[in-house]
Amino acid sequence: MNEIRPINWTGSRLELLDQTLLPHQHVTVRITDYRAAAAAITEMRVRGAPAIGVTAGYAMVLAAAELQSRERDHFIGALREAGAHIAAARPTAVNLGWAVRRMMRVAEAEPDPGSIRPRLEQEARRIQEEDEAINRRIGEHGRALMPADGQGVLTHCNTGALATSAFGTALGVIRAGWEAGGRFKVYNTETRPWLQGARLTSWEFQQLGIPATLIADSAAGVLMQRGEVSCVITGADRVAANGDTANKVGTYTLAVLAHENGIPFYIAAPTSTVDLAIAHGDDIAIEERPQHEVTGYGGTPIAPEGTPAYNPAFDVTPHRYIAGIVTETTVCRPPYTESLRQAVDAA
Ligand SMILES: CSC[C@@H](O)[C@@H](O)C(=O)COP(=O)(O)O
Repeated sequence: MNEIRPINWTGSRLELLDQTLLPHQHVTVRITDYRAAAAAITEMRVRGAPAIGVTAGYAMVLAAAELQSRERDHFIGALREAGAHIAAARPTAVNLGWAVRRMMRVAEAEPDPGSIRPRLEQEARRIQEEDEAINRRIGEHGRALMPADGQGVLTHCNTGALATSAFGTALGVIRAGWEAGGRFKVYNTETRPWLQGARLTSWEFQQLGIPATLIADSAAGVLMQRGEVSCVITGADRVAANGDTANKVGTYTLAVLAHENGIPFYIAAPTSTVDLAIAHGDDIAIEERPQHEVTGYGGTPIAPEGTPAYNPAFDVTPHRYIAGIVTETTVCRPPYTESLRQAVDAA
C-alpha cells in the first residue's frame, strides 16, 4: 500500500489533496501564495490539527518568497503580519499558531535576510518530517490500549494520514494495533455535519485493509449498550494544561456515553497539541462554521430553506472523562496537570 500523504512541497509550490472532494474525486490543489494556503485551511481543503500546522509552515515559506526583496526589519515585520493572517485561518487547533510561532523564531534568529527563506523551507520540511515520526511513536505507545481480538474500538472524525503529514494519531493507534496483529473490530462515526468519518476515515481504513464499520453519530449509544465497544479513541485540536480537550464536535457526547457505559475513553495527540498556556477547556476558542454545512450537504439543501442552524465545529471534553492521553513521549494519565507537563518536557 502507498502511504497517504495529503501535503506535498515541491520546492516552490504547496500541493494539497483536496479533502472537500474525497473520497470520490482525487484533486490536487496547487498553491503558490500564502493567502491561498490560509484560505485552503479555512475552507478545509486541508484539515486536522497536525496537517494545518504543517500547511502553516509552508505558507510561511510562500510568504517569505513573496517578501524576499525587502530590508530585514521590514521583512520580519511583513512576515509577522503574514503569520498573523495564516494563524487566523481557524481558531481552535493550537498547531496552527504553534507552527507560525516556530517559523517566526527561525526567521528572527537569521541575521542575513537572503537566508531567511531557505532556512524557513528547511524548518517547514522538518515540521512535516517530525510529524510523521511523532505519529508513529504515538502509535507505538497507544497500541497496547487497543481491545482484545473480537472486541470493538470506536473512533470519531478523521485522525488518519489525511489529518496529519502521514500515519495519523488516533487512527494511527488503531493502525499500529492492527499491524501488531490485533484483530479487534473497528467502528467509526460518520461525523456530521462535514462527514470526516464517512468520507475520509472510511476511505483510509479501506486503503489500509482494516475492516471498519461506519455508524451514524447517533448510533454510538446503542452500540455501547450492546457491549460492542471496549474503548473509544479520538484525536485532539487543543489539550489544556488540566487535560480538558477540544476535538471535533460530538467527542464530548462520546466521552459521556463511554463514561455511562464504563468504557475507557482515550485521546491521541502530539505534544504540539498540548497548550500549557491554557489552564482549562473553558478558555479554548471554539470555531463556529457556516450554517449551510448543517442545513445542506455538498450544495444540496436538506432542511427547509430559511432554517437557522448552529454549527460549532468542536466541543470540549472535561478531563474527568479521559482515561489517558497518548502522546509521542508517553501515555499521560490523571492528574494531567503533572503528566502533560512531563510529556511536553520530554518531547
Ligand atoms: C489528528 S487530527 C485531530 C483533530 O484535528 C481531529 O480529530 C479533528 O477534530 C479535525 O477537525 P477538522 O474540523 O476536520 O479539522
